[in-house]
Amino acid sequence: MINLQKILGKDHLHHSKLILPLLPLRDIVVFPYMVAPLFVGRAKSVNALADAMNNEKSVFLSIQKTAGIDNPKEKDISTIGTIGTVLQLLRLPDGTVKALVEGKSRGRIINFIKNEDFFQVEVESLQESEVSDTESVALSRSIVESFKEYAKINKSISKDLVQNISNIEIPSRLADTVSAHFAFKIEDKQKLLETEVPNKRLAFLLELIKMEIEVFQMDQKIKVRVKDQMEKTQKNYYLNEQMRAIKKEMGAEDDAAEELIELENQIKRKRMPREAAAKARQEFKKLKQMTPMSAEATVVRNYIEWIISLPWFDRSKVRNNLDEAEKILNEDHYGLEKPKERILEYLAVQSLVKKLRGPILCLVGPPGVGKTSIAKSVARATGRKFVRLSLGGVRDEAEIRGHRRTYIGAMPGKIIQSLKKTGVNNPVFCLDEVDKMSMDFRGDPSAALLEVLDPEQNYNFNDHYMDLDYDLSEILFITTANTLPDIPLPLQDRMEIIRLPGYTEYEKYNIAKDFLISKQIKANGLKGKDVNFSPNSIYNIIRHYTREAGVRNLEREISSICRKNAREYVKNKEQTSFRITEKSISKFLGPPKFRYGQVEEKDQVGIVTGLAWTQVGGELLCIETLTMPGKGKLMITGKLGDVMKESSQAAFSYVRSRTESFAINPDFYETIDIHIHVPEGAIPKDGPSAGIAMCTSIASALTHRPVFRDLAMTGEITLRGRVLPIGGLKEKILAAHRGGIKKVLIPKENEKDLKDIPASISRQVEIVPVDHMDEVLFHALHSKKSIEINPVKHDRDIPIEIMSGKTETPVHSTIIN
Ligand SMILES: Nc1ncnc2c1ncn2[C@@H]1O[C@H](COP(=O)(O)OP(=O)(O)OP(=O)(O)O)[C@@H](O)[C@H]1O
Repeated sequence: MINLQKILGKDHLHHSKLILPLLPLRDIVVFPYMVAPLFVGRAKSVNALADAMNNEKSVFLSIQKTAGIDNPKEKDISTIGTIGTVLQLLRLPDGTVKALVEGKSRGRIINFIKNEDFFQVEVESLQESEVSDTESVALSRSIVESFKEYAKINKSISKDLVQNISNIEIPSRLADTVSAHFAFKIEDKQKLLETEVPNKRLAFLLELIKMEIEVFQMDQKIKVRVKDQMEKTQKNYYLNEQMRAIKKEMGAEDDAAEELIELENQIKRKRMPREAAAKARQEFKKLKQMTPMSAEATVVRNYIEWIISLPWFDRSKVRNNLDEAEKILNEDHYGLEKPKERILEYLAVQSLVKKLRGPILCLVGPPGVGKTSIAKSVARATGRKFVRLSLGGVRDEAEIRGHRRTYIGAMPGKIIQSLKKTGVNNPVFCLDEVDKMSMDFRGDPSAALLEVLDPEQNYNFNDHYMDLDYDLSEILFITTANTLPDIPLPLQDRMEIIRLPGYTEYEKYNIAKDFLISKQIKANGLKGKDVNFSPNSIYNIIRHYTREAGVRNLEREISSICRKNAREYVKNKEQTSFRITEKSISKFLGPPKFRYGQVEEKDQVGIVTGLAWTQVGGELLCIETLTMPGKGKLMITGKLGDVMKESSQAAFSYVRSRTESFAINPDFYETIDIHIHVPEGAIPKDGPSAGIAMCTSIASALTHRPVFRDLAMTGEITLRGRVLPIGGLKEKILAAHRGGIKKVLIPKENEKDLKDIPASISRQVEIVPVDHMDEVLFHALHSKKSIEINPVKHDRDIPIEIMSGKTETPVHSTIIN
């Protein structure tokens, strides 16, 4: 054997050859200057160590290319390895050996020597120069710095080691020593060993260290995070357990658990769409993991309860018997032929096509004409349940569609709430007062309503709170409104409008006789008693105690009479018969509230009765004109809108242009002022349809020819005196009839609307279609001048309360054209 001392000493032979026993390593690379304990079990390896002990303790340490092979061949051993010395050998009781080896220098196998007992190789020692250049110095410094940095974060590295490493001056040696202290991958370590050029080795090492630092840092971060998480979960678990223990002591545990079981059963039992069921189960799973009393659990529980309480598939059996439906509609309501007819058509189509994707019905009319109650009747006629939602004043989209569940106190919208209340998915859903919705920064409720009412979309209505599609297409929607123009156009577009224009006196009488009286008798506990309203008493109430298009006040007055009789009865049980006569009405209801009959006591100069259309039906509108000495000023008062003012100016211009034919002094406007006033000055009025009335009033004032008191008129006027058509004719004529007017002038073009006027009215009121202002004046004015030349004198005689008490509530009185 060659003297190893000689090689490892400072001899400058770079490539000396040695024969050494080989110890194949599985999972460790031993670097020069590194001391490592090895556990050796394989017989050949043990023998190799034994041989080493006999021969200056030298051994060649090289790694197997594949760790798993037990009996490696030559090809399985890496050629580059480390020549080392065995420092210590310890035989363990199980026959294996623990050896402490120290690396000395690199070596390369040049030959495998045949030996049956152990591996033996011929090795050339690769000595390295200890000289350092600038590059290696720089790299060495970086490595020391990086090592220090690593030591800072990895507390297992001792300060002494850091010190030792900083003291190493020879770059190649530094590389080997540092390499030994890192847990690099085995392939990287072997590569470090195999890199013979020191600078290259240093560079590669530096790269590996940097990477290691990064990985280590990341590793630390993850560990901290996991630890935090673990601590939190453990804390929660601990607290929950504690809470449970406390509750158990107090006996609440069982209740909560029972509630959960009940809820789960409900989810299982409830018939609902797959999507809803999945959501309910998923939320239930969450709920189970929550502390039962927590706020969060309440939110989740509420949501689940909403899901299971909705009528997803529950429905009432719909009756499609048209005769039966007609009977019920007639049973509940007098008259209303057109709406009833339309409703029956609607039901007929529905029975044929099963699912009606047709337009929604919209009943438009003044208050108290039975819009809501006819919708209720439809429900009864078809065997559906009835639900009503008033949209008056709704200004927030969320009221229709709900708030998202993320908001505190969130709830589903009113549609879903109402459905839960009815418990079926096919009720008659009455949306009242669609014209009273408003819009503000919280969104536009009418847009949400569009989705509800559109048959193309409403089969998957998505409430924000539920966040599940709900099928609204089984519902029969009926909407109601007082005025058409106030309904947003896109909504109008989706609905079929049915007008309920208001009742005639005769209709009101019949409604009272056949419906309202019996209803109120029952409501006031007088059923079975003999209560009798004479026909004249009913007319008396209608004429002197109500002035309305519908019958709500009439019903209220009847109710008031019944109430008073009930009181009588309670006082004096003997009395069972109550006769209500025309005379006794004032006993119950006080003095008459309204004057019925002639609007004027005598024909007057400058006073004309016009006809207006308002939200509560038609109205009489008094127009007064006075002339006085002045300079041709035209004054217009009575809170008139721009359109109405302009209309009065047009009327004035027309009169001026016709001074000759009216036999008025053509220069009248230079010497007199004209004042047009429309009383009830506090109520805003607008619209062009009072044009001919104002013109007649001016003409009458200027010619001093009185106007017939029992005549009313409506129509727009052009500068040349043509009479243009107006709207709301039926309401206006009903109002004229109510007011005791005998003759009404209407625009010729409105003749086509006369078919809507009940015969009972047209028999009592003469309706005269007119085309031109000349005709109007012909019908309206006396042919002779009034002898009372200056009407101002009579100012005090004019009954100013001509319209007084006309409407008990100051309504927006809009004249439309
Ligand atoms: N044609 C009729 N036959 C029998 N009763 C009627 C008739 N019209 C109205 N009524 C009765 O008048 C009352 C008022 O009707 P309802 O509440 O339906 O009015 P409405 O048109 O919906 O009013 P609003 O626009 O103010 O909601 C109800 O009690 C109703 O039964």
